[in-house]
Amino acid sequence: MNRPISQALIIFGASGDLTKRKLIPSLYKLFIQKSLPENFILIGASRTVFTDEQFRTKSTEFLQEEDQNSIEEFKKIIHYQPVQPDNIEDYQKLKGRIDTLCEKKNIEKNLIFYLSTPPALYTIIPKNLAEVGLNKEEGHFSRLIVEKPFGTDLESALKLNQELLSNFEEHQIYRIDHYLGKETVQNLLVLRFANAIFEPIWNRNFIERVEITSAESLGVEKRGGYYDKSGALRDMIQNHLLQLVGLLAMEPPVEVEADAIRNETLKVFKAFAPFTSDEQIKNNVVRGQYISSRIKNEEIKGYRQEEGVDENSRTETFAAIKFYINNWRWSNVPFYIRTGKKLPTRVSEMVIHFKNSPHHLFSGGKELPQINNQLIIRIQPDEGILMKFGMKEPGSGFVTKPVNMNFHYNTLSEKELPSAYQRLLLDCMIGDATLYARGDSVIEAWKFVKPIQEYWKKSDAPIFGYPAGTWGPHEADNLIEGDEQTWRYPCKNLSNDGYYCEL
Ligand SMILES: NC(=O)C1=CN([C@@H]2O[C@H](COP(=O)(O)OP(=O)(O)OC[C@H]3O[C@@H](n4cnc5c(N)ncnc54)[C@H](OP(=O)(O)O)[C@@H]3O)[C@@H](O)[C@H]2O)C=CC1
Ligand SMILES: O=C1O[C@H](COP(=O)(O)O)[C@@H](O)[C@H](O)[C@H]1O
Repeated sequence: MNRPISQALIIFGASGDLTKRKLIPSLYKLFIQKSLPENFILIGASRTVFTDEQFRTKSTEFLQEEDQNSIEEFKKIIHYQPVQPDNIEDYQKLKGRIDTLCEKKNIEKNLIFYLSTPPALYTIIPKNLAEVGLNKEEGHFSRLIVEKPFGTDLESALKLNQELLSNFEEHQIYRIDHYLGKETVQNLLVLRFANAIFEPIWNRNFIERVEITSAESLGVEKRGGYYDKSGALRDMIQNHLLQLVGLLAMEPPVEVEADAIRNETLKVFKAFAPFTSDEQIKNNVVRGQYISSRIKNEEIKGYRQEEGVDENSRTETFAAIKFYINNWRWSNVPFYIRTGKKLPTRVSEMVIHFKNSPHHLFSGGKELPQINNQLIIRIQPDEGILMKFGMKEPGSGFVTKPVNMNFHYNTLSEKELPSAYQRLLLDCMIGDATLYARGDSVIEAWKFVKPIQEYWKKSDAPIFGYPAGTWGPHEADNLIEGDEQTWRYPCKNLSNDGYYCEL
């Protein structure tokens, strides 16, 4: 692949956690793979005063394990400029610094500004960049990457969108959703649209239900303060999980191009059947919060005992939703999505449950459970695709048994899978917004979760406790229609699927 053209990346919030843990390590990987532009600089910007050298040392702390010579080379592209977000003079100085460095290092003035700050600064920084003319440069590009969360509800997201659009144009704005940068998520497009066998059965005639799980074994760790104001619905569902639904359910795009794909996912969001009453929400949406438990003789804290969390908190650490997509392809196919913290393992996967065969040929007249074909797209860990189907057990008669056809992504290539941030940073550098969320789809996703947010504010809206290390409240199991049906529990299939239970 060609390297991106010459440019500078300016990271606001550069002294923070995301820069150190995700952005710098991803840029380093791109650097050693020679994927960064040949003429490239990185400028860190935040309030703390650092010299270039101090910032180089601090920001590369996470790279200790890596080759020291490469790190020294990498450090040469790193610079730092202190900026108070609300001080316009600091933006003039930043502009001057960009000019000087670009001239000295022969860098084209193509600029990417990465907002890795607390969200309260997502409007003031772009406004001040525009004020000093850094939002456009004749003959060059100026792009803005906006981190999550994109608003906290429909109204704040609309406002943020409007404010961003008054300083930058939509094509300049890259709203990051790191789930879209995950390899297996992108592979979903290839699976669906490069293989002629799937598309004919990818609809209500053959699919009984769709299930998407994103489970985490970790709790809120050091982010209790942030998480307690957010909860699973905002933190994971409104963005990551609904974006996955968009890719899984969309119509074939006419080409692999950002707007061609994002136009199709938008249509899916617009077709979500809205919740129109509290009763509907109560019956189709379950929220839970982990409570203390004992696992292998170890006492596990409950959510309300976590640092930064209100001791009477009603914030959900688990959420599961059953909903429908009102369009020709998906009419009457239930979609089930769930996510939670302190579940038994870390796994994200999409499960397509196909309908049973119309005639029970091998049941010998008995009422035997049918083989339910499943296609499982594993996003993480052990990225891959698993197909479950029925086979005959050896011996007399026709005794059927579910078996697996299991493809592991790591067998495809010797290459290490790029991290989501690596992929997304590089995409922005080449101007490809396909894997970034577009403003209109973010707004549609907020519209869908809005009635749930409002219902949960009511004091009688239920929240169920679940012991840390279990699969969430039992009430979530009751969402799935059909007596014999449950969510897929990867841990139960330890030997078949190779998942490891961490708790
Ligand atoms: N950390 C993570 O794993 C993830 C983070 N995100 C998102 O990325 C963004 C950055 O996250 P993270 O690095 O954790 O954030 P931090 O809280 O670490 O903040 C980043 C930097 O912003 C500056 N800052 C903090 N508060 C203020 C303030 N009130 N006014 C001006 N500057 C301030 C600080 O630098 P200084 O004091 O030097 O100005 C700080 O180092 C957030 O929006 C977060 O939601 C998204 C996914 C994961
Ligand atoms: O955006 C977020 O995602 C992480 C989970 O990401 P993953 O790539 O590890 O699956 C989640 O822990 C965090 O709360 C949320 O803000």
